[in-house]
This record gives sequence, C-alpha cells and structure tokens, in this order.
Amino acid sequence: MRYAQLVVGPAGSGKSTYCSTIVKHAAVCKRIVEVVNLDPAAEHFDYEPLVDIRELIHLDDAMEDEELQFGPNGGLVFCIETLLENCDWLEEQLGDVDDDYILFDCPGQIELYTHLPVIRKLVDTLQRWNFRICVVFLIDSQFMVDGAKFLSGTMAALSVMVNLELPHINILTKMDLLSKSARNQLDNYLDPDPHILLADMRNADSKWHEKYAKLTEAIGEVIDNFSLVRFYPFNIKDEESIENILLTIDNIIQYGEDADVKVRDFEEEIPNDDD
Ligand SMILES: Nc1nc2c(ncn2[C@@H]2O[C@H](COP(=O)(O)OP(=O)(O)OP(=O)(O)O)[C@@H](O)[C@H]2O)c(=O)[nH]1
Ligand SMILES: [Mg+2]
Repeated sequence: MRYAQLVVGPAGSGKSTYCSTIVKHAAVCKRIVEVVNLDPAAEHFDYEPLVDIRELIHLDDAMEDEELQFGPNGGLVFCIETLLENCDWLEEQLGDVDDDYILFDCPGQIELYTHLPVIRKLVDTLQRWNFRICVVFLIDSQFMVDGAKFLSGTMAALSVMVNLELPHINILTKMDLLSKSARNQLDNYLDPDPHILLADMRNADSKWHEKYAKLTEAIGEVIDNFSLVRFYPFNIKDEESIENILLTIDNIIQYGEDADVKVRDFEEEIPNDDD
C-alpha cells in the first residue's frame, strides 16, 4: 500500500510551506515523507522534491508556445493535462516503494479541484498505483475570521469534497499570524455551527445581508446537512499542532495499520521454544 496527501487550496494559502513543515517534522520522528511538486509555476520552495513537474513541462513552455497562446490559468491546466498524458514518466519518477508516503503539492488554482476533471483523473491514476489518498484542503485562517468569509471558505471546501469524493481534511493555516482576539473568534468556527455564522451575518447591518437573508439561510442549511465541514488549526510554530494534523491524516488513510499487521504476522511465525 502507498500513502498520499493531495495538498490543495487557494493561491498563497500555505500549501508549499505545509509540505516542507510536514517533511521536517516527519524527519525528526525518523519518518520519510516525500514531496511531489505539481505546480508548474513554482518559483522556489524549501523542500527537495522527489518529482518536479517542471522537469516535464514548465508554465512558461505553455505560455510561450506560439500555437497554444495560453494565459497563466489555461497554461496551468495544460501543464497538468500534459502530466496526465505522460503517466509513464510520473510512474517512473515516483518509483514503486511499498509504504511510501508522498505529499502532492498542488497549484493554487482552485478550479482544478472544484469542477475541472483533470485532478480527478490524476487521483484515479494514483489509486491504480495503489495509493490511499487524503485531500488536504488548506485555507488561510486570516481570511476566515468573520461569518461571511468563513461561509465562502466552507463552500469552497465543500465543492472540493463533492468533486473529488475522497477522504478529506480542512486545515486553517497561518494560525501563528492570528491575534489573540482573532484566534478566540475563530474558535467559534472550528466546528462551525452554521447558525452561529448566520447569526453573525444577520447582525451585520448591511443591506446586502437583509436582501439575501434567505439565500444565506439556505447556504447554512446546506452546510448543516452536510455537517462534514470541520476545520483543524495548523500552526507551523507549534510541534504539537503539526503532530496532531499528521496523526489525524495518518488515521484517515490508515497509515501504519498495515505495518502493525505485518509485525503481528511476523510474531505468529516464530515457533515457541516449548513446541
Ligand atoms: N507566518 C506564516 N507564514 C506562512 C505560513 N504558511 C505560508 N506562509 C507564507 O505565506 C506565503 C505563501 O506560502 P506558500 O507556502 O508559498 O503558499 P502556497 O499555497 O504554496 O502558494 P501557491 O503555490 O503560490 O499557491 C509565503 O510567504 C509563506 O512564507 C504560516 O503558517 N505562517
Ligand atoms: Mg506552493
């Protein structure tokens, strides 16, 4: 069995920092976690990628091509599609190490995960290669400190969940940048009761909220009915917070359970002395 985290989220939400933080933390715990860079526009990151899509195709290649004439977003989708047309390259680069644990650091264009089929195709390929995958959806906690923003972040998380249909965890990043009061405010949202969010918005004295109160109510119902949207805080300056996230995801993809099974089988094979 092989294990993967598909690290997605809006541009600048902290995906690459998350990946390098997890790699460093795992190394301290004597665990090897690898990272695959799937962002063809990435400039720099402080991890050594196991595989780097830029070795196959760079965003500039797509944008400078006379015929293609892509812009940045179209070019990015083209690069990911090129990766999928070269699965044998990706398979060879990944190697085939049992029990390996790989973070796929994805590009920041959220439409890749909310409605385009290309990432779904990548997921199907990885599952064929025996990967158990958890989607790790990152959102910058600084944009989540009021009802309306939290609701839109929640809707983005929901659309990724519905589109990819995989085990999933939502993470609030950059917690170290939050003021104490913002952190307290955020606590209300960590296990959001949509009705608290909506009350927030009802109290916001804006004409818009008055006019669209019914719509807001309906959105709250959607979130309530799904009741899948929980957020976990991730603080890169707090080892315990990093460990909690890694353990939570390990459990979601049952990492290590097979290893235990292997150890148990091994013990059963050892003949007892008094046999
Ligand atoms: N203080 C602090 N800064 C962070 C954290 N996570 C990311 N940053 C900063 O936020 C900026 C964006 O972080 P990245 O990790 O590059 O974000 P990304 O999601 O990979 O960005 P794209 O790949 O461009 O979509 C960088 O300047 C990071 O140093 C965090 O947890 N705490
Ligand atoms: Mg990045």
